Amino acid sequence: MSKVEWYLDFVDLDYTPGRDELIVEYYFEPNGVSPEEAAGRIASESSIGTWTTLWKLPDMAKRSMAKVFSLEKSGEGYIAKIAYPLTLFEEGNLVQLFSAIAGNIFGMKALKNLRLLDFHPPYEYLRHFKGPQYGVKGIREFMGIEDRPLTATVPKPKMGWSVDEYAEIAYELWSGGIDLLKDDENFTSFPFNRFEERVRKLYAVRDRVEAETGETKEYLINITGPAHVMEKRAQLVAAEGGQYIMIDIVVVGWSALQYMREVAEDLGLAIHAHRAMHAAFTRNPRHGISMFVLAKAARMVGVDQIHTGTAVGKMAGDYEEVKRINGFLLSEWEHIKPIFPVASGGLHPGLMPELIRLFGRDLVIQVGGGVMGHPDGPRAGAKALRDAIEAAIEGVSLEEKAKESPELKKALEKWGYLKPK
Ligand SMILES: O=C(O)[C@@](O)(COP(=O)(O)O)[C@H](O)[C@H](O)COP(=O)(O)O
Ligand SMILES: [Mg+2]
Repeated sequence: MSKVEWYLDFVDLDYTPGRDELIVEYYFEPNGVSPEEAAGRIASESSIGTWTTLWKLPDMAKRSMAKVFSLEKSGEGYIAKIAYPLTLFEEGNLVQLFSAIAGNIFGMKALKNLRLLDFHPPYEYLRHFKGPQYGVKGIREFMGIEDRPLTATVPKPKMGWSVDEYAEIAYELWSGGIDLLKDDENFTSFPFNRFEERVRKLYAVRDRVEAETGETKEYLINITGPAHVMEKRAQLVAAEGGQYIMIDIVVVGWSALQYMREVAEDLGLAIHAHRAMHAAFTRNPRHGISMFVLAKAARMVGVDQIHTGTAVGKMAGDYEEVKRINGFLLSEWEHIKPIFPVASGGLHPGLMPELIRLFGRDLVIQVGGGVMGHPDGPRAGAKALRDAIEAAIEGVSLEEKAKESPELKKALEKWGYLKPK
């Protein structure tokens, strides 16, 4: 009787991958098959194979077979390393890459759990991606901020302000010391606050505050929407002299993000990447796609800063995970510039010393409720945040700094060193 299955043809634990192969690391738990059989399925179904032997294999398919070259026990499951020939991948098409290495395999009966942990593109693949336009260095240059963290604030609540109210709050926040005003992830354009009117009014306020303070101010304006709408909004921002666009990169998808990276290049705009919806697939340590993969792919496409977590605030993500992601984003990677990690979620002045001790100064620190919840309002909240960061950098205690900053004193009275859950 002829052979029915060929999954084990994709397993060779003596194989040494070539320099021109893309390596992927998966965690998996087999479901009723051997670990080799399960790993073979991952390699087969994410490259050229299927459940049964085939009439004929063209040469290109044979040359494009992925190979499991390492298999190790890990907790309740296994970690497999798989080598993928580059013949499998279209140059510069990240969407297609994810269709392969993050596609059907998550739905296979033979796997109880599967998690994409990391991928290692060789230079021959990486060279087709531009990476960020600005990155850490470019952003520090256009913001005129040499080594302290950048501050950002969302004028909470998430929505409900009219454009004029929003502009007034922006004036207070920027004047109080915030560098970047930020829209919330679900705040785009509504009858009570239209994007077009907001663009016109907010950049006028920005220019006024820059003239009054001598500091550069910017706006992480949320353009998230259908691709053609995002393009139009980016053009409006550029026309008004904006320097940044914000995109909820997970919900728009890699296709729209790759498209907007080109648009941003033409318009000279930096991209702030919000990751709303990421936790739907990054949070379960035994299944899904790691935040490390998401951040790596986003850097490759070319966002200039991306949310990565705080370890001390309200969102999930422990210190080890955040530290590893931030370390990678700030490291050298061929021609792909280092980008800013964004720490956000449940932060307030009391947490600044610990946050900066844990993650350093190359950070964008977004504090929404921790500024907008200040008893004396947005400007005082902004000042308290800047003073807390200054104290952390100077190495003085917040109590000491609060002696010269009534705003910080009030913030400490309200939140102390609380770690929100
Ligand atoms: O809506 C919010 O919750 C925030 O605006 C934070 O507000 P607060 O400063 O008021 O908490 C951010 O969207 C989250 O930080 C996103 O999570 P992450 O950064 O983990 O992607
Ligand atoms: Mg938000």
